[in-house]
Amino acid sequence: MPKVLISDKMDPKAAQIFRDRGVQVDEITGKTPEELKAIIGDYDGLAIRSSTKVTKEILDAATNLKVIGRAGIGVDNVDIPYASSKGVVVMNTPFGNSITTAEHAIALMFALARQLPEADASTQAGKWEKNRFMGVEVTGKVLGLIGAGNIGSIVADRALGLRMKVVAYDPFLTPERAIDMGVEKATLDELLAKADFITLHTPLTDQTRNILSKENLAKTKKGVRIVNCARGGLIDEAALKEGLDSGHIGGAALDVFVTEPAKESPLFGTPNFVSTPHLGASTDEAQVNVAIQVAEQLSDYLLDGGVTNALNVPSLSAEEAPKLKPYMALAEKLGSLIGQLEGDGIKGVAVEVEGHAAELNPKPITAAVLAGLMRVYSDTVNMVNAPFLAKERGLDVREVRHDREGDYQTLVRVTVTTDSGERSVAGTLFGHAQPRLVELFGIKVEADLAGTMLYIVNKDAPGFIGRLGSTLGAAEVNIGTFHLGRRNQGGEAVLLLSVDGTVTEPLRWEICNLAGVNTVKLLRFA
Ligand SMILES: NC(=O)c1ccc[n+]([C@@H]2O[C@H](COP(=O)([O-])OP(=O)(O)OC[C@H]3O[C@@H](n4cnc5c(N)ncnc54)[C@H](O)[C@@H]3O)[C@@H](O)[C@H]2O)c1
Ligand SMILES: O=C(O)[C@H](O)COP(=O)(O)O
Repeated sequence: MPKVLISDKMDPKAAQIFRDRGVQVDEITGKTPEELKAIIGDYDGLAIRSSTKVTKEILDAATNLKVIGRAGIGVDNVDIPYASSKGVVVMNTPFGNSITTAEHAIALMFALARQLPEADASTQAGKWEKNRFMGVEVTGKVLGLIGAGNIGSIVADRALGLRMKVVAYDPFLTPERAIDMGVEKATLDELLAKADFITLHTPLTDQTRNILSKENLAKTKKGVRIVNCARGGLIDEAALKEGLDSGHIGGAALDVFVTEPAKESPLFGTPNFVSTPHLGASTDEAQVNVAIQVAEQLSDYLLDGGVTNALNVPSLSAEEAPKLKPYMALAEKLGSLIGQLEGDGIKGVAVEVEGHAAELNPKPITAAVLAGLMRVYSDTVNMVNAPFLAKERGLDVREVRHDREGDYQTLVRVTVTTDSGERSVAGTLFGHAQPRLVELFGIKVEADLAGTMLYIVNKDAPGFIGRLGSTLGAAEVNIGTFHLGRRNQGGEAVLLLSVDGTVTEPLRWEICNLAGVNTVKLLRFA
């Protein structure tokens, strides 16, 4: 039974779903990195929010970890490249808290427009300062939206409902989508010059870090009010403080900070500054949504291999997964065969599919080929890290889907390019489930690739099989299965034998020295 750790506070529905689906679950929250390191090795899955930092050190200690599920959107607390290199899938729940976060941005915009927190504090202090708090209407004002993705587009929709005009800066926003959303697409400078309110909804990346820098803040309209419910680091906090103090910035509301938890900040206490402790996603509804989604996604992956909302592997629905499973087994065996036979010299890999295989998502099949092939270099390769390792090694990987009728109802062919040319192997599924090799380097040969096998290339000649059988028999090596193919009579022949005993190096040499033998290799399959 797979085991999952929930390491951040999460709605109880997550644990309930894990239990109902047959996944063992522990909820241990608030651990220090050292404490987490000490226990993470026991778990196959990790469910987190934003508090747990999944660093290289944690991943190194997570020797059984297969999947990390973020109950929420931002995954900047996970070292995704390192998780990928370790073969760990990283998933998030990209839509479960978007409405809630958009509503928080709108709430903060109103808090700034009407100075609600300060008015509340003053009233409850018994001051009744009716003349001190003069707000502004949002109707007719320009809202500058930086980032028009899931949350940004919901904010735009709500702002349009409030009769605001929305100007959006997002390099990935197409003119058509801008028209659909009812917003005006703008450059950042245009937005800065026009906006009465600015709201940020981008991830924190090298491009967005300090997108509201001192220089950009200086380009804003005097009195601009700024809301950040996305990520700390999008605004230069020191420059924001200066802008508020000078009065150029009319107000700022931050839900997120460069350093979190933000227990102190020069911004605290500044007039017209409003803050919340990263509450964007904190509603009953959003927390139930993300808890259910993360638990379902992790369970699907750990129990059936279904991949949803993964950030480092192609998606694979729980319905697709069982159909693809035998193909992935076939693809991995073909990759392993050609990797073991061609070794280090591989420069490119082409994965061709035809028949039923061509109707399936090709990405998992390619990833499985690469996993089989790359396992020659490292035992820790799996479908998650294989594509990354292949890229790192500079392998040219191609996928080809054929829309033609072949000899088989379904076929996967793997062709590798080396300095000496191209070599390919092909396989099919027997009874829709059983992987079977059908072609090896242009020779028709049918074989199950399993256990320890001997690959022998020899000259097709009478008596050879007898001599080989005697040699193996004398060494007490039993032949399990025997598969033979040849290019033509008297030409090159290929033998694939599964063997029960141990083929020692001297025995392999003895076979090499049999008359007519060209190549003898020992192969191992899972
Ligand atoms: N405060 C919270 O509790 C809370 C809750 C949920 C999400 N978030 C954060 O909100 C942010 C947005 O989430 P989302 O679901 O809308 O993400 P999303 O991926 O749907 O949208 C992000 C948008 O930013 C745009 N973008 C990327 N680089 C840009 C750049 N250089 N300039 C302008 N736009 C750029 C993208 O094109 C995309 O449209 C994320 O950082 C997420 O972590 C915060
Ligand atoms: O990216 C997110 O989903 C938000 O930052 C929410 O974070 P939280 O789950 O820690 O509230």
